[in-house]
Amino acid sequence: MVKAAVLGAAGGIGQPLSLLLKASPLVDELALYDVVNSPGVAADLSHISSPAKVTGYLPKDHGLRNTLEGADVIVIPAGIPRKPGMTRDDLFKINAGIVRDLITGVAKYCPRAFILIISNPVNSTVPIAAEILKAHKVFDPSRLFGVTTLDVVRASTFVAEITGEKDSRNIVVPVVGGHSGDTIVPLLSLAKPPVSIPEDRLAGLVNRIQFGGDEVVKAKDGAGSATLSMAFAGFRFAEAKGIVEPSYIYLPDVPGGDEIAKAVGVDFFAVPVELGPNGVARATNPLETINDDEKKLLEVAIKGLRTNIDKACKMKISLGTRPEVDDTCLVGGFILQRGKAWSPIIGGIFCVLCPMSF
Ligand SMILES: NC(=O)c1ccc[n+]([C@@H]2O[C@H](COP(=O)([O-])OP(=O)(O)OC[C@H]3O[C@@H](n4cnc5c(N)ncnc54)[C@H](O)[C@@H]3O)[C@@H](O)[C@H]2O)c1
Ligand SMILES: O=C(O)C[C@H](O)C(=O)O
Repeated sequence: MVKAAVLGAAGGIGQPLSLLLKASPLVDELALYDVVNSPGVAADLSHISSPAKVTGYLPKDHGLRNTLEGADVIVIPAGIPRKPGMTRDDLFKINAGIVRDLITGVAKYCPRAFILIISNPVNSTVPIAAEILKAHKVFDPSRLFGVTTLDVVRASTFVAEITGEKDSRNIVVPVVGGHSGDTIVPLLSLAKPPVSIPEDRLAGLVNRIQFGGDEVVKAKDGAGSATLSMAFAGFRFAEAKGIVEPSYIYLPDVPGGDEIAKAVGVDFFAVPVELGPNGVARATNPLETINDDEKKLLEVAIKGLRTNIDKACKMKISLGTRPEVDDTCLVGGFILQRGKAWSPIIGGIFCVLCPMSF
């Protein structure tokens, strides 16, 4: 029996992601949580003729606890998206608090679940999650993932547009680093099968992969950021077998990770990860054979990542952790969380579900 939970299930990503999970034969139970409309989304999905039993919860009546108890996989796309002119880092102030509070719930109610964080800025929200889990003494780095799959999907798509490959799924480009602008490092030299990009198009291609999110934000013109492609990224994972996919993880304590962490000088970093029934089976190191241009991209990425990770750790200290997260209210369109004590979520979901079904 596999229970999946989506936190932020009524949103632009949450809804298509929940649809894909409901359609997946790997899911037996699907719990949807949001501060608005999750019972409605659950009722809608529950009419689909697939086996998964769907429930929807709001914060009232211990909704978060009911969502999380017994969950094996938690996908978190809760939080605000960008508008034109914003960076992902501009989302930090609001989304850091949302992720912190939801992860506090995960730590209390389902500490052994796989946690897939989509909420931006991923470079910072994942370290925040790790800190919260550590504070509750339940941190398992092989079970916490920042979802960077969309970068991998974009890399395949954009490369195929140049090479003329009809089916972009046939092109696999490892994308490492983080998930924002120049912290995203596509390793085109390691594409499988090898690809030949004309010299005069290379810089433009790298830039498009790094800033693909901005392309969608601009086109949506104030109505949010990528949602459907994010859900597609998860679905592609669902169909993958023998999974090795990049994900943003805490490296030092996973097999193969310590050496990479030492080489890059940051603890959180996206690398191709072998996934097994217990999460990260091995972090693989593609950096030894990269070319000089990619080494330069990597240097820039590491600088940016260091700033994002440091900010997350400092913010955690000033925000602190909250033991109770069920009591939530909506104020002025933003979410304010109200607790008993202020002591201080398609892309990747399936990559965790698949190995669980082995
Ligand atoms: N990792 C990636 O590749 C990637 C890709 C696209 C978007 N994103 C990020 O995903 C997040 C969501 O994007 P979206 O387009 O779905 O936004 P959205 O505004 O459409 O949906 C977000 C949902 O989260 C809910 N929410 C807010 N606070 C909550 C809380 N405390 N508990 C539960 N639910 C809560 C909202 O009610 C809303 O339904 C954004 O931060 C966006 O930047 C990440
Ligand atoms: O660009 C964004 O803000 C959303 C997401 O991170 C993306 O890469 O599309």
